[in-house]
Parts: sequence; structure tokens; C-alpha cells
Amino acid sequence: MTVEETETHVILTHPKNPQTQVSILKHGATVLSWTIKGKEQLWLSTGAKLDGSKAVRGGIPLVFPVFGKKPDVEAVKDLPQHGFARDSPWEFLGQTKEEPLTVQFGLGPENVREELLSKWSGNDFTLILTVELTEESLKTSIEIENTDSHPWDFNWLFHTYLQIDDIEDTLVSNLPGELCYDQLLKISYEEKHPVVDFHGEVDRIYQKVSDSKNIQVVALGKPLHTLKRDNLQDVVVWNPWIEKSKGMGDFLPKDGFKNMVCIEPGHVSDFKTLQPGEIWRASQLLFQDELKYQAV
Ligand SMILES: O=P(O)(O)OC[C@H]1O[C@H](O)[C@H](O)[C@@H](O)[C@@H]1O
Repeated sequence: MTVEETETHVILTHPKNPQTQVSILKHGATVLSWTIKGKEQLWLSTGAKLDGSKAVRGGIPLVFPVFGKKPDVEAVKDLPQHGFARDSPWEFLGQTKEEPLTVQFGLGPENVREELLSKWSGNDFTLILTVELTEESLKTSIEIENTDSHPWDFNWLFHTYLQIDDIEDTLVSNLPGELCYDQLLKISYEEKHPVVDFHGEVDRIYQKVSDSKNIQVVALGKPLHTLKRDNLQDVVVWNPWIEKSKGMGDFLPKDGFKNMVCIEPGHVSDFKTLQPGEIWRASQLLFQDELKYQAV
């Protein structure tokens, strides 16, 4: 069966290879697992809550309408970190295509807990997530519609946790020359290193990175993951390392930081304003490619 729905999950199985699958939790419309011929591409904490009690630690959580906490921004100051989309029950809208295998999920105010919705001045909105699986790629696309009578601002981000073998053998390429806001140092700087490598916690927002720059996660010279963005100007690179991992109750195993890196495409370095009736579209494509340095 290429699309299987249970009460809590939707599972896509590629017709040409039953070991190529994607599993999506309806809570948060969170992609939990994506395998290519049986090889897991995403990292999921063994402590992740999958019962709808909180956002999932791992996979591809969805960040909307705010990235992080913004206590000094009136419209979003009371929202929890990363907003409410990742911690709300989305509606499975069904399969929309056979080739590529495609399904959709929807979120509206009716799906969001009142105590959260009221913290965003109760704006009216519709989110449609589209998930497309091919033999060698996974594409997640979002459509955000302002169904209200007034404009409102938002952030969007795919909080993608990628599986890697060893963080100390891993680097992220094609970011030299890009402006970055370092969330740890709380300063901005131009990336001068030929690659981003990891010897401690890394938490950086690379800003307004051209969509023409594909971001690659490379280990020992081999490209493990390639990310192609469409209309997602910013790229967050995050690894919690030892101390931050210890501080997250649902981050297990505690040395799991060695096997994951978050490459998070989004629109987070400023707020996007949506006019009544306007629809904003963006997507991330994760696929296998050969090594392609576009900037060193
Ligand atoms: O723990 P969460 O709310 O899921 O946030 C996890 C992480 O998300 C992003 O990567 C931010 O840049 C980090 O600062 C934050 O720690």
C-alpha cells in the first residue's frame, strides 16, 4: 500500500522500493522518518513524545508563526518558542498525486488550542503542508494563506534534524561569505570559514542566502545530504552538543548530538507580512547529490 493512514500516522511507501518510506505524525504534521532503500535520513530522539503531548524532538517539526521566542514583538511575545504549528493536530487531507507520491495536511485556527491561538491575536489563517516522496528525495512544501481581514506577520521554518554518523567528521558547506547571526555569541558576522564544522554547540542563523546555494552536509568528503530551498531565505545550523543536550528532557540518548545536525531552512531573520487573501509558498527539497562546492 503506497499510502497508509492510521489514527495518528500517515505512511508513504515508494511503489518501486518498499524500503523507501516516509512516516508522518498527524500531531504537528511532523515527518518522523524518511528512509531511502532502508537507510534512515532523519534523526529522531528516542525520548521524543509521539502522543501529541508536546512537539516532537526530531524529524521535521514545523515552526510557525514565530521562530524562537520574541518577547519584544507585540504580536508574538506571548507565544511559546517556535509557535504552535508543531504542537497542534493537523488534518490529513489525503493523497494528491501518484508520481511523485504526494500527500497533504492542513491546519487552521480550529485545530489550535484556544490558549495558544489567543496568544497570536487570533488571526485567521490556513496552512497546507505538501509531502512528496521519490526514490531519492523528499520535498516538503508549505502554503500559508491569510484568510483574515487584516494583514499579519509571520516566520516559517522547517526544523529538519538530519541523521549523520559522527558530528566531528561532519561539515556543512556553501555558507562562506554569508551573513550569520550567532545565537550563542549574540553577534552578527560574515562567515569566513570554508565550511561549518562542529567542536561545540553551534546555533547560527545564516541570513538571506540565495536559493541558488544548495547546502550540503558532508562527512569524510562524502555528501550525506543536499538541501535545495525555494523561497526560504534563511538557514539555521544547530547542534546542541553536550550541555544543551543534557538540558532537554526529550533529547535522548544524551550523546545523540553526535548523530544529528539541524539544517533548518526558513524565513526567520525578519517577519514576512501577509495581506488579506495573500498566499505565501516555500519548499525544501532534500536529496542525494555529488559534492558541489559553490563557495569556499
Ligand atoms: O528546543 P526547541 O524549542 O525545539 O528549540 C531547539 C532549537 O531550535 C533552533 O535550532 C534554535 O536555533 C535553537 O536555539 C533551539 O535550541
